[in-house]
Amino acid sequence: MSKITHSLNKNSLITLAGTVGVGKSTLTNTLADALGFDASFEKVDGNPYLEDYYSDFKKWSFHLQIYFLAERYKQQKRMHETGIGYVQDRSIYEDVGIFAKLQYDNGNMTDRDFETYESLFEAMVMSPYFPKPDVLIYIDGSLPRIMDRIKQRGRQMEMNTPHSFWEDLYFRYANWISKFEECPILHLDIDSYDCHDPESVKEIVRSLEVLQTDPNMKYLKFKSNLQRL
Ligand SMILES: Nc1ncnc2c1ncn2[C@@H]1O[C@H](COP(=O)(O)OP(=O)(O)O)[C@@H](O)[C@H]1O
Ligand SMILES: Nc1ncnc2c1ncn2[C@H]1C[C@H](O)[C@@H](COP(=O)(O)O)O1
Repeated sequence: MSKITHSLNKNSLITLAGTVGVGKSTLTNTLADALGFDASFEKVDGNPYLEDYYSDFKKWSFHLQIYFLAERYKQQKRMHETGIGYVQDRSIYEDVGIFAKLQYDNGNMTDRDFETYESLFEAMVMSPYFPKPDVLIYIDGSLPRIMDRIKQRGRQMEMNTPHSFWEDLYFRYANWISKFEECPILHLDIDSYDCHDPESVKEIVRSLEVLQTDPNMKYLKFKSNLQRL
């Protein structure tokens, strides 16, 4: 994707949120290229707990959450120190508000572990390394379409995970975003944009500009020109 002229602040933080497989990493790459920002990813390869976690949630949930929190802290510190614009693949709010909570609610994290995890999270977000994003892009779509993408990507550990887990995650996301108030939201449906179409990416960038410049604008549901016709 070639660069797009835009008026976003040079040190903006645009964070992508959405359930597993919905298309965050793909859009992170596209937008970072288009905006001339750096992309910051959640690393899956090399995660020492992820496969074990998918095979035994009860045994590994706490370990995995602590690992993700530590990685996120390092990621945020790096971003803060460079002082440039970033597109970030997934927010810390999802770790605690969705993933850790899901496992706690399902009996896979004890009260003690969940409280320890939450207090670590609270201490971290109070540090200067955790500015609120300028805009959170929430990617959404139908569960069957998202399941197709998980299958198409082909991470074995995810494909072996029961459908009920993905369903639980999916509905938790819908509930979480309806209450999210940390920063303005751009709500994208996977059928409303095309990462390979420069016009579509331009329209997303224009929506980001609106959300960054208008202090009254807290939520925008993205509609492309194609949808408006
Ligand atoms: N806009 C898109 N159109 C078609 N396929 C997509 C699109 N975005 C992502 N995909 C595909 O869906 C799968 C999951 O995408 P990915 O970006 O890895 O999701 P996430 O980071 O949210 O888990 C990948 O196989 C990717 O190629
Ligand atoms: N905080 C998390 N807890 C459990 N699992 C998590 C967490 N953050 C990410 N994950 C998992 C979900 C996926 O299997 C991979 C990567 O997520 P993706 O949405 O594909 O970027 O890690």
